Amino acid sequence: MSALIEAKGLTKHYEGFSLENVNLAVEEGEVVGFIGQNGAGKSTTIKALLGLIRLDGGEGQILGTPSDELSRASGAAVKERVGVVFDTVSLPGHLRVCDVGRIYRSAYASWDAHAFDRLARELDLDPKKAVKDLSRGMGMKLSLACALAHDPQVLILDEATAGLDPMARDEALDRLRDFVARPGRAILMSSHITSDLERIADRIVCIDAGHIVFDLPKDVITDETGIARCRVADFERVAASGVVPERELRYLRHDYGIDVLVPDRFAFAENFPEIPCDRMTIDDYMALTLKGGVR
Ligand SMILES: Nc1ncnc2c1ncn2[C@@H]1O[C@H](COP(=O)(O)OP(=O)(O)OP(=O)(O)O)[C@@H](O)[C@H]1O
Repeated sequence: MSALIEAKGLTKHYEGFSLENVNLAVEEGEVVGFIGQNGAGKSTTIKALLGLIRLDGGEGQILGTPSDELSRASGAAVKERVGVVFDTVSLPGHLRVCDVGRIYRSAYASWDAHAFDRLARELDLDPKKAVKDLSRGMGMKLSLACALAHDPQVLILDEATAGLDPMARDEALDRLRDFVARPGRAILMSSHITSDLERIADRIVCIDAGHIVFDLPKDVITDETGIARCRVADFERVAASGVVPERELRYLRHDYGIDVLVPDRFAFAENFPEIPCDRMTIDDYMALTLKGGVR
C-alpha cells in the first residue's frame, strides 16, 4: 500500500538554503512528527508537498495526487480531503467566526456546517468575534476547526499547536488522536513542542539544513534509547567497552560531564549500573544528533 503523504527526493534551492533530496512517508493510521531547528526546512517541505512552491527536483504526492497537481484546478477534489493548518491565520481580519463558516461552506463540497459550529462551540470561539480580534491561540483553534470541518482524510499541520495554552493543546491533541483513529487517515505535523509529539506521534522525522537526519519510530527514541550521564572517566570506560559500537558513540560535553546516547538503555544499565542512564527525550535526541560529537 502506498503512503498517504510522500516526499521522494524533494529538492528546492533558495539563495543561501537548499532542501536536498528529502524523503519521507506517512502511512495510513500514522502521526508523523516533523522536527528541526529554525530554518531547517520544515515549512519548505510542507509547502512543496502541498504544491505551493515549485520544486527543483524530486516529487511529492498526497492521497496519490502529485504535489504539482494540487495547485491546479484538477487537484481541487483531492484538496477537499486535505486539512491544512499553518501557524498563522490566513483569513481576512474583518470576517467574523460565523462568516468564516459560511465562506468555507461554499468553498468545500464536503463542508459540515454542524461539525464546524460544534467545534467552534467546544473550542470556545465566539461566532460574533472578528478574525483580527482573535488571540493567536484562538486563531489557531479557528484554523483547526476549519481544517477538521471539511472532513479531510489527511491533516498537515505546520506549528499548529504553537499558540495554544496547555489545556487547549491537550484538547487539540485529543481531537487529532480521534481523527487519526478512523480508517484511511494520517497526520503530518511539524512542531517545536516535542512534548506534544512524545504524546501523539508514531514516528519522528528530523531535518537539518535541508537534509533529513533521522526518521525513527518514536518509541525507539523514548523507550529504547537512553542518555547516560557520564563523568569524564566514565566516558572513557564506556567508549572502550564496545557497548556502543565504535564510530557510533554520540556524545555531548557539558560543564558538569558528558551525555552519551545509548541505543539500548536496559543493556547499558546492566553493563554500567553505577552510571545514571535516563530515558531519552526527543529534544535530547535531536541535540545529541545535531550538536553532539561522534567517536
Ligand atoms: N520564499 C523564500 N525565498 C528565499 N528563501 C526562503 C523562502 N522560503 C524559505 N526560505 C528559506 O528557507 C530556509 C528554510 O525555511 P523554512 O521556513 O522551511 O524553515 P523551518 O524549518 O520551517 O523553520 P521554523 O522552525 O523557523 O519555522 C530558511 O533559510 C528560509 O529563509
